[in-house]
Amino acid sequence: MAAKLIDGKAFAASVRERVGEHVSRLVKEHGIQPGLAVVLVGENPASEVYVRSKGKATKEAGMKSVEHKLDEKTSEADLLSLIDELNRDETIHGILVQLPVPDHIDAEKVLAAIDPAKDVDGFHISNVGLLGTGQKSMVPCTPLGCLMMLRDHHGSLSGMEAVVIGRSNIVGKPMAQLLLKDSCTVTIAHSRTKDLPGVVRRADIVVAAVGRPNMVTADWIKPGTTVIDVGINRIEKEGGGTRLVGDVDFDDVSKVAGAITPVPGGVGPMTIACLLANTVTACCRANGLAEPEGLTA
Ligand SMILES: Nc1nc2c(c(=O)[nH]1)N[C@@H](CN(C=O)c1ccc(C(=O)N[C@@H](CCC(=O)O)C(=O)O)cc1)CN2
Repeated sequence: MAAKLIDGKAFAASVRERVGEHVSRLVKEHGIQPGLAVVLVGENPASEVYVRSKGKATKEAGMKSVEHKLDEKTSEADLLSLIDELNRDETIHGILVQLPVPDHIDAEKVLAAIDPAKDVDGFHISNVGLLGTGQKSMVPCTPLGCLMMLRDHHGSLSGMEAVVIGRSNIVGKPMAQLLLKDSCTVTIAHSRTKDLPGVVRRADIVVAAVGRPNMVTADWIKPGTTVIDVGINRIEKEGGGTRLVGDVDFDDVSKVAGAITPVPGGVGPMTIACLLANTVTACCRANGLAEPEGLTA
């Protein structure tokens, strides 16, 4: 393997430690404890695991953690009234509704109901607009985690050619905006892009976020490129059982890339670490205090 491994698990642990230190200072010096409320509707097993991990990590960082687990059949109106209650709760600085929500609930409407200042997922249209115009906003956790790893690896990203594969609202588009803000030349590629491998081969930085197992292979990658794999795909193992793989064929691409994130243990752990970072940022902003350095975009 030629590529350097970017260890997201270790990096996430260091982010969580820095968040914890900032929380201690907020409590000691200002008597303020950041609070995060996570809302889960229904019984999606993967979502239940993520919500449990978020609650545990929030408490470990010294923050207040509130979990609302609502029945699968909860009405949209009841969910909206819970969000309204959380918007008005002064002990809560961050609100997150775990996605996906059941089909009878309009996710867009729910996200629009969250106070943008408490929108630690960065999915509210106000935050999308602020990020898109290069202004201070709440930034979606997964792209923020990717950006932190890229800055840590490269220092400045200025002038680098970046290709983001995938155009989702929660990863692809905000990732492209963040790279642009750091002065990369950015291409958003997707399933209809002509000569996708050729486009990806131009990149110094590749962020793969398409949800197609092992799609990116070594012949798509310019030697020395940094490859960030956002994909989390569960596939059948030969001989039974399942395993997680990314959108990048790790073993193949590792032979040519300069640096690469693994799956699991890459971007995933950074998502939760950045949620904690965003909660502290939201708490500082709400109280007119200095934001934690190195934990925002
Ligand atoms: N409201 C939100 N909903 C969802 C988000 C989000 O950011 N906000 N993202 C995903 C799920 N997610 C967090 O919510 C998440 C996914 C994966 C991981 C992670 O650490 N993955 C591990 C592997 C885990 C495993 O073994 O299954 C890894 O990559 O190492 C953390 C958080 C959708 N919903």
